[in-house]
Amino acid sequence: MPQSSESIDPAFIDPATNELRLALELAATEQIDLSSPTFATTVLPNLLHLVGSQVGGLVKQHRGTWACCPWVGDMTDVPTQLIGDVIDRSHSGTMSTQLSDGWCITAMPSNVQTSSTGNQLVASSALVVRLGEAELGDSSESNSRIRRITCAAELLATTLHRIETHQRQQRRIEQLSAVLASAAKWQRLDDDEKLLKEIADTATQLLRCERASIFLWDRRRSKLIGRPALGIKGSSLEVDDDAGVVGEVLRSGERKIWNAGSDDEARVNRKVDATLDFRTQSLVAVPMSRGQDENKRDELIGVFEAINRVDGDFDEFDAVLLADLATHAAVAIESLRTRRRLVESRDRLVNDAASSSPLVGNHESVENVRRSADKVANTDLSVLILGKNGTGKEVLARHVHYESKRRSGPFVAVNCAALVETLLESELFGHEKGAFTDANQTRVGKFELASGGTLFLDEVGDMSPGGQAKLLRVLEEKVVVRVGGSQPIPVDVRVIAATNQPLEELIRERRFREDLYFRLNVVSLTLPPLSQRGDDVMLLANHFLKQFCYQIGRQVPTWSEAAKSAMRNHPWPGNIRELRNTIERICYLTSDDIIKSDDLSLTGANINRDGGICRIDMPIELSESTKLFQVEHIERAIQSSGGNMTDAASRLGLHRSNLYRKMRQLGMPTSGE
Ligand SMILES: Nc1ncnc2c1ncn2[C@@H]1O[C@H](COP(=O)(O)OP(=O)(O)OP(=O)(O)O)[C@@H](O)[C@H]1O
Repeated sequence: MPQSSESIDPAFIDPATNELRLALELAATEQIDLSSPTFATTVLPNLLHLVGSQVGGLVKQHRGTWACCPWVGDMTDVPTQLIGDVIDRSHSGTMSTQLSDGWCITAMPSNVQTSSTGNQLVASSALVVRLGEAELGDSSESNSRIRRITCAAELLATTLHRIETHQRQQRRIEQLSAVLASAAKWQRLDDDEKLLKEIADTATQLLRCERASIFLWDRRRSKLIGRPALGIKGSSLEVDDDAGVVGEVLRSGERKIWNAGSDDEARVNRKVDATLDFRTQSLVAVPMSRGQDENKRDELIGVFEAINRVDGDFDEFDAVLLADLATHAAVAIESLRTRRRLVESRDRLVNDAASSSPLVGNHESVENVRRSADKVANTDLSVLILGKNGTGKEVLARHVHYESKRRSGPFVAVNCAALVETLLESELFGHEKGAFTDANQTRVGKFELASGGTLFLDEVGDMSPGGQAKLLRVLEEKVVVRVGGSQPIPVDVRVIAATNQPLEELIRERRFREDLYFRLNVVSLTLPPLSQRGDDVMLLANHFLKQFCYQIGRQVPTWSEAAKSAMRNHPWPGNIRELRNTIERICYLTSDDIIKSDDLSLTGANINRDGGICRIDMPIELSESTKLFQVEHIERAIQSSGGNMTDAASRLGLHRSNLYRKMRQLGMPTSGE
């Protein structure tokens, strides 16, 4: 039974259309899109042939004009006005075909647009086919041909749409990988200018445009500052934060696209073009946000803009890509700012720490030591500091640290004499949880703590033989293994050791390992006793005087001549520590504007020394008086052994480590611990 051709899909019954369908399937499989030469040389001629023509092609809108591309045959008399009408009609929802002067024009639905009535396919191009004059006369033949052309246009549109979708997905994948690779690179940059330039260059490449620029928002001045300042040498590009498309983005927080010819000219800020001698043809701009504030609002830091797409207009696809870049760019800019703030505050802290323990002294012997210390500071050579107790070995070690490239790393001091052998290993190398009875937590050792910085091993001559062997191994292998652990942990530490003991003598007596001595003593610095530093006594005294008076908020007193002379003549067996303690007592226990020689002999609250006998003023509780007596007794023992703790301990009939424990119990300072 004959059927009306209106109700049957012509593609189903028409072998030529089926042939066309197959040809387009093939084109889709092989990804032959409009830009492919194969499309112009094979697919299009084949398509025209199947609809009985040799002239025709696709006509597209391009920047307000019509472009025939690709096209086969003669282009004269292409009815561009009519093509525009057909495409415009299809915008209003009616897909249409129109005949005129021997041409058949069919709008090709291509992209999806969202309207108030829902999604609809809209056309931005048309299939234009030249018909023979003779055939146009026969209306039934002409109708079936027109149906075939319409069907070809639809099939072609679907195929191109598929190819385009596939290509867009492909491009999106490539772009996202490129965005991620760039973002990783941005995170490593630590220079503002370089980072912003790199971000702009990446956007230029990925969006195939002439320029890209980041406008950072200066809220206070209501300005946007263009970085990099497009073509402006030595100055910056500033625009009002409500001007042009960039201003629109800031106000709305949404991405915006502007293309010359199809969008309102008044939206563009042509003043910037005039300043830069540049012509903006197309533009896409997106907000840059550092994240959301507590009210879940985006905190805008600026706008990212790309200008003049090289091959056509910007579309939503470009806007999405730029928004991706903007997200990563905002993170990179913010994290660089945060890193810079952290580095600045770290540097401030390091400078404060460095200036809190200056190496005071102008005496030639001190100058020599300072010169040598400065010379070795920037090497990683091991340094051994020699000198009597209280001569400033730790101060010198800190000086070397703060003069070295490790100054922003940690400075960790360990008093080896205060550690009994069983504790030494865990203290220096750390321990794992459960390594021994009291090991309730994993503990990081001093070597790990000092990684990237300096480890100061004070009183190294007092280290036990077992401790010496373990220390030597770590110094040689540069790895530590925590007690109870098995994992070697690499450590990057510069070791500075100090002792008041004659190490060479200890080596002869087999109390100190020679190999460890050579490891530690790559460079040795010897600090002279205070009694050999001439005028440095008063220099140091005045330094401490200012320091303590500042701390307690008192006016700095002056010296009486008698007091000065007593200071200069005193032998200072306890060296600079003794001097410091003396000045501390003066500051706390006197109130006169002038320091008299009598003031120098003050020793402590409630205690008066009287020919070596302690007299404790009443009233005071028995337990307190016992404590004060012990403090005084230990102080005297240390002083009379010239600060040598081992000696002081034996005078008191104690083991050295017990002496330290007792001192801690009494609240006495245990230097360098
Ligand atoms: N050159 C110096 N300038 C300023 N202060 C100093 C100087 N030398 C030492 N001091 C101060 O003297 C005290 C003792 O210094 P330090 O602890 O460095 O001496 P040490 O030789 O390491 O002592 P010990 O042998 O007992 O460990 C500290 O309070 C320190 O600040």
